[in-house]
Amino acid sequence: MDYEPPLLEIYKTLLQASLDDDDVDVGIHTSQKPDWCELPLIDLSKLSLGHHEREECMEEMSGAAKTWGFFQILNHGVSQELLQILRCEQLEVFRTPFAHKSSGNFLNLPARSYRWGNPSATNFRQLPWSEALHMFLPDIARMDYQHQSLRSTVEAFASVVAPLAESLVQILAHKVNIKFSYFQENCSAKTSFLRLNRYPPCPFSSRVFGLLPHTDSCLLTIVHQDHVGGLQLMKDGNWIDVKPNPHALVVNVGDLFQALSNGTYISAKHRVVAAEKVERVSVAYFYSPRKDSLIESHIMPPMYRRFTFGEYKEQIEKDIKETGDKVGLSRFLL
Ligand SMILES: O=C(O)CCC(=O)C(=O)O
Ligand SMILES: [Fe+2]
Repeated sequence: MDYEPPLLEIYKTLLQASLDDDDVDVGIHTSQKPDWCELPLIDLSKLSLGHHEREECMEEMSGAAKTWGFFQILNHGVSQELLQILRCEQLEVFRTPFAHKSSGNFLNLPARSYRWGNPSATNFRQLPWSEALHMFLPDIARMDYQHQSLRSTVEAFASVVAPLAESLVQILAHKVNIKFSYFQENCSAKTSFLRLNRYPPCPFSSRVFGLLPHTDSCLLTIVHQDHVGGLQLMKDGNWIDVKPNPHALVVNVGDLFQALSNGTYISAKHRVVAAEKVERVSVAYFYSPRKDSLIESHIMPPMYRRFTFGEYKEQIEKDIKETGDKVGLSRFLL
């Protein structure tokens, strides 16, 4: 299969180099959780009903952002048909030979749009069993003509998900007294990006992750995962499965919204567990500000020192290089 990235080879090399006991199962798979752990499922159609329903829906959203950092939404405006077509397009584009995908200008997108594994992994447990295509929204239009149907599908998805993210942010901001004008001034179609993820079947699914535990470095993320499942989030110290719901989109708070809300909203850790026999795809939209945007909470006393998004990204890169870990917001605690 010439389209698979050489994850197996890298895994073997890292395994040989590793001093760890290679037979240790790192406890990636958690047992089934009881029903009360179900992630909040919020019906956005309530927003266009009466005042009471609208208020209730907004309250559910901010409640979930405070206690989970995650929630699912229904009646979000992205059609089932579009999500299905996108899944097929995604599967197809990742079937391109690896040599071509990794050539540097795949699809006529900027270099580093196609990513796989982890170039700085020193241990097989730091090797995410996945590949991805990152696209800033204006780059979608650059996609070459051979991939016209992928381009129009991704464009259609972006055109619905971008205003959806804005309206969710508007509600969450309102609930913690952050002016929506902040987001209007600092975020645009040029600053947010999409990621198409693919997780190949993984013969070592108890030892490596599809995607390593992380928090998102943006303001807000909207994800659609397919029927395979594997997304897990951290709640009160436990990993909880986000059961796939074909009708729902998953929304999570990013680091920057945690900082802006002075820790009221939680940027929860999450990860993807790899599946042994089947491939999985997901699409994520990261609502992000400009690099020079100032991230500062007006809630007193502030937990974090003010910083720019650019500064945050630089710090993350530095920490990853030096410690192998993103570290993230705790670096900016006062
Ligand atoms: O694949 C998923 O379900 C989650 C993806 C994710 O967390 C990310 O791309 O940051
Ligand atoms: Fe994520």
